[in-house]
Amino acid sequence: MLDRAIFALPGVRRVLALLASASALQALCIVGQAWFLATALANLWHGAPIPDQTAWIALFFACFVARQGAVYAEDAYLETYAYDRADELRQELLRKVFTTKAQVVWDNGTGSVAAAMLEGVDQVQAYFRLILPKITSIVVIPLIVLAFALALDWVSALIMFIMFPFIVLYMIILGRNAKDAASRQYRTFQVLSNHFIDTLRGIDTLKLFGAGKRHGASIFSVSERFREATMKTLRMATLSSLVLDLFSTLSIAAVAFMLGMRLLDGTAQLFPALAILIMAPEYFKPIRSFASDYHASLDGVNALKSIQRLIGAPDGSDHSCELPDWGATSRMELRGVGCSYDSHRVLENLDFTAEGFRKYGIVGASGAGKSTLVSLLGGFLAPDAGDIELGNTPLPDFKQDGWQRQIVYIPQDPYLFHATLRDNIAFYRPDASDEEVARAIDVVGLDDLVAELPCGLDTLVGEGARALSGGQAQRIALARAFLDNSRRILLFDEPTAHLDIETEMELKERMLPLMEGRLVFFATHRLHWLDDMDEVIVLDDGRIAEHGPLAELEANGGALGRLAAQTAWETT
Ligand SMILES: Nc1ncnc2c1ncn2[C@@H]1O[C@H](COP(=O)(O)OP(=O)(O)OP(=O)(O)O)[C@@H](O)[C@H]1O
Repeated sequence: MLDRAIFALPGVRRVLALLASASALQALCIVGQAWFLATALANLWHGAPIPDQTAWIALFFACFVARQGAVYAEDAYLETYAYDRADELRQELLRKVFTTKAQVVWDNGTGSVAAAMLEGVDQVQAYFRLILPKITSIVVIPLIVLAFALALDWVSALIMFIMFPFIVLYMIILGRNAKDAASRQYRTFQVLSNHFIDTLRGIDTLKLFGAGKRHGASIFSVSERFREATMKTLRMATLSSLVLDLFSTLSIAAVAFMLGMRLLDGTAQLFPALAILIMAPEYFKPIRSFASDYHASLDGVNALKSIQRLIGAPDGSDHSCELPDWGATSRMELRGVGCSYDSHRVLENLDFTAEGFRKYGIVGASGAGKSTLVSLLGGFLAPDAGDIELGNTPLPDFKQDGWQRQIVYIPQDPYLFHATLRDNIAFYRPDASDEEVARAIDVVGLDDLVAELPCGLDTLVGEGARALSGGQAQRIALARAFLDNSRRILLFDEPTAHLDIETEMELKERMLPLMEGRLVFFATHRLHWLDDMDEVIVLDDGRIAEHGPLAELEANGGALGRLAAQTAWETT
């Protein structure tokens, strides 16, 4: 139930000190309540008049009110503290997703990361709120109550003292099993989350191929596994708290029985007996409430572990390298660079140099590693072998802020945010003026689209709004690149793969001028682009098969020639 990470939370020592004070105040109020009520009852038993007991009863109520006040203040303070810590975790996780360029999402699954960020953080918040007061109350309250019980009647105090470790021991044994069950439950929850997101994303494909029913059965079986794991954990949690309740009730009964016997044979007095009888349930209460919240806390522990694992995932570099702006004389060199997905080696021993504002075409058969190379150059992936040098600066990878603020990445399916067309175009330059946006629209040929949209540039596009065609999305991506003239490195990953040849040719005319004065890497299956590239890199199974100007490679009749001869190769 208790994760050591909780002691590393910012300001936790101060919080624990405050909570310990609140627990001490509650314990003193418990003792006060027992003491004053027992005094009043014992006096009445000995025949004192009722009005004479008013002061004791008033003191009893004063203790009651003070105790409730302490609980309320404790809850209110913890609510804010837990909220702030949970908010920080969420921010940190978000930062991690952005700084690792979503690698953490790739590695763990969208559903799992989204579940950690939403439900997981809420569970952690509930966990902080539950666990922190319990840490202090389980130590402070029994100690203070026991000290007063000892002063009143050492026999009862001894019974209370002996029973306590038994309950703790039993709780530890049960806790171990419950912890394993809760970890299994959390893992099935992550699988369910990934499955759910995956289904939502693939819903069109499922419908299209009439596989909805079959997939429904798979959703059912994943949900069933989660239900079974949840029920098992709940069963264990309910049973363990029932048994613990039984233990503590038996302990109270033992104290009451011994007191009753000693009252009967006259070896105990009424006042201490009554006071101890009132205090005994309160002595065991913190450990009972610890047990009853055990299950909810385990959810929080698992969520906290999962979030910390995500936050602690390596991101390959410190991103802090200051890099000069790319210019006509800039140079970068890759030597023996390799890259893997898990243990699957995808790029191997890459050696090449890129200079100034040259244009490099990247070609290769499907699966040769073109997209992986573009991802590597964009800093979305880190190499696991070789050296990279930018000018004279060695870099561990391209995940550098100084590099990334210089690139424009244009993939096959550019992502359109759920925002206005204007905001989507001004993605890299939110401060762009209307004139600049209008010029970018004109250059990439988006005028017709803007004219037909109901609210023009202010029309919402992207998911859940006006859908756009692949060609229109590509034009928006190009407009983004055109608008930010300061970004001198263009990375294209098969940007025209989904477009018909007419649209591609029209876009090509608009794209070529955009490439002037920029370093360009252009991964493509379409040979005609190579005529406009300064050099061609031919990839074959993750290695550079050949590299050089197009005319040279054509004259060699090597890897490029073989690639061109393949039937799937488009030579249009
Ligand atoms: N995220 C990933 N995790 C694991 N393996 C991957 C991942 N992305 C790509 N791969 C694998 O890496 C290899 C190279 O893929 P890549 O997408 O770079 O090739 P490509 O040349 O761009 O292919 P295509 O022309 O079909 O897009 C393939 O074997 C692919 O299965």
